[in-house]
Amino acid sequence: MEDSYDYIVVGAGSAGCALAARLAMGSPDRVALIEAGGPDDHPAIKIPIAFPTLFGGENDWDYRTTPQPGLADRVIRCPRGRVLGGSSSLNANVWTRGHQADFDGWAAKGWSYAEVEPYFRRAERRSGGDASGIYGLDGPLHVEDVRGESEATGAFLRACAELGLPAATDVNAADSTGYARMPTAQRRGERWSSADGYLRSLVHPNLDVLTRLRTLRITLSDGRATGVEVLDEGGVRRTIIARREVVVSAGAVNTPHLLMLSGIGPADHLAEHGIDCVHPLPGVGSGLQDHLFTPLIVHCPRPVTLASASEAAALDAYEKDRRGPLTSNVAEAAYFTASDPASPGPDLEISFLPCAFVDHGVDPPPEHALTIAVVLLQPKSTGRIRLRSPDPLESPEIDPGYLSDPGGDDFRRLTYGMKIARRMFGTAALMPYIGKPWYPDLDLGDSGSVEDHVRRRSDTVYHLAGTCRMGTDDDSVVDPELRVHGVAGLRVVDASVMPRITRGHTHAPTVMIAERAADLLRGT
Ligand SMILES: Cc1cc2nc3c(=O)[nH]c(=O)nc-3n(C[C@H](O)[C@H](O)[C@H](O)COP(=O)(O)OP(=O)(O)OC[C@H]3O[C@@H](n4cnc5c(N)ncnc54)[C@H](O)[C@@H]3O)c2cc1C
Repeated sequence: MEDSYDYIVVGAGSAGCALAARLAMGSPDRVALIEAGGPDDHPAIKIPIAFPTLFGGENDWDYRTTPQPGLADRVIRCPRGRVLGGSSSLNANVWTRGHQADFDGWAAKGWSYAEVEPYFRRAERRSGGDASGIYGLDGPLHVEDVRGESEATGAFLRACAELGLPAATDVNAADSTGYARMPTAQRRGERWSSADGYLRSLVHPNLDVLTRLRTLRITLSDGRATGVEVLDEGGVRRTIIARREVVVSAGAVNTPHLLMLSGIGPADHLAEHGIDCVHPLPGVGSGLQDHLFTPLIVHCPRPVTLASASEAAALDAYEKDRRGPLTSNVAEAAYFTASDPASPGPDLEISFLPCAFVDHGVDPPPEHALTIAVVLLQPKSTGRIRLRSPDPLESPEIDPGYLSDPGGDDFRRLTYGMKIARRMFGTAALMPYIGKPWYPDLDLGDSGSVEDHVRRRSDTVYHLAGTCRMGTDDDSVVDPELRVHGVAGLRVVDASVMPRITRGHTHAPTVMIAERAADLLRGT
């Protein structure tokens, strides 16, 4: 570790790895990538299906939300990667860019779909052919089809066809509407994270990757970010100087937390915690959005689901050539649709998981079962990140405000999606795979029972975003070049800057943000 670098990037996640690597490539600039977690050497990181086994361990920040009134006051588990690769080392491997309307809807200079599409391509290395010409073929991030798809997933796709639903050209086409298989962030049946793609596949003599180093605050002087104060695993604090810029890529929870700890945020909230407000920015931590899902689960009379993943044959198939159910990313296919015909893109994802996905998959039930997860892609409900204390080692308060929109539109759209899910389970294609309902108390014909189910069993899809929103209005936090308003030498580059959560899973768009940020920082 040196005392000073040209650029300091805080957080080696989906965005941080991509940005730091691109900044260091072919440039004389010295770059430090600072990561609170350790190396990504836990064997479960590589095995796609194993991500829930990482929850609560040393690679997870293991957060919890505040009690959620919209979800029967439940506290929701909120995993976040704390390891090289960040949440891309812990996620479900789904690679979806989102819909063109997402980026056009951001209405930020330089971020229209036409302008960001090349950055998706630059990141991607699609294997197995790309007849539609959608993907990049020589980027650092491998994208491939699931190698161990369940037979039931094929039946789900046939069920969609039977219902006359449209097939998507590809889930990553400009218009993602329709049903399709989910491409994954995998290489030959193993997870391929941002760390795999950007830190190991490319060589960067100018990049120092500093693990087990926690950033406590950004140091500021005369309205400029000058560096970061860090804590190493031995308990030693030190300051590292940024000669040019500090970039915060600590994710949608920790980035606003770090800004507030550094005196950048809502002035009255900082005052409550005795933190000097160096630069008032009311929007820091506000606008939190996440994708919420409601499960519909049935038992499956055929032994074709991921419940087989613990059997010897599955382990053998994985050991031998990385095939079989262990390579499943769990969410193998989906139908993207709009509940409102006036919507410019899908607002629901009807996701198919060939297993009983309950309690975050942490203790998978041994029974064969199928889940259709109805995912709310464009929530009206928003929440916020706040300080619990001025102590940087104390977790922030996370309140996603699930189902809190005053008009109740989010709840209505989830129940609309459940009707689609129910029709899917009633098709001839899926019939051979359908056993008795998983939840005996759920009566889909009774609105009270459905409401109770939605509130007691909906859960996060782990896509937190939007807490340091990009824009030019008073409540935005960064400008369209991702510079923190009013503070020189400081940018945010991660899922926090999304003005609106995308209509797909959030890893790919976060990588895209970093790819574009690299050009912005280098002025190219
Ligand atoms: C369990 C789970 C499943 C998911 N499944 C999918 C999926 O299948 N497909 C998909 O597209 N998306 C998925 N997501 C979401 C996606 O992974 C995230 O949106 C994306 O990784 C966010 O990237 P980021 O760079 O903003 O943050 P992160 O990738 O979370 O990176 C932030 C990094 O900053 C580090 N950090 C934080 N604070 C500090 C500090 N103070 N000092 C130093 N380092 C710090 C963290 O340890 C972390 O490494 C999932 C997420 C989770 C948690």
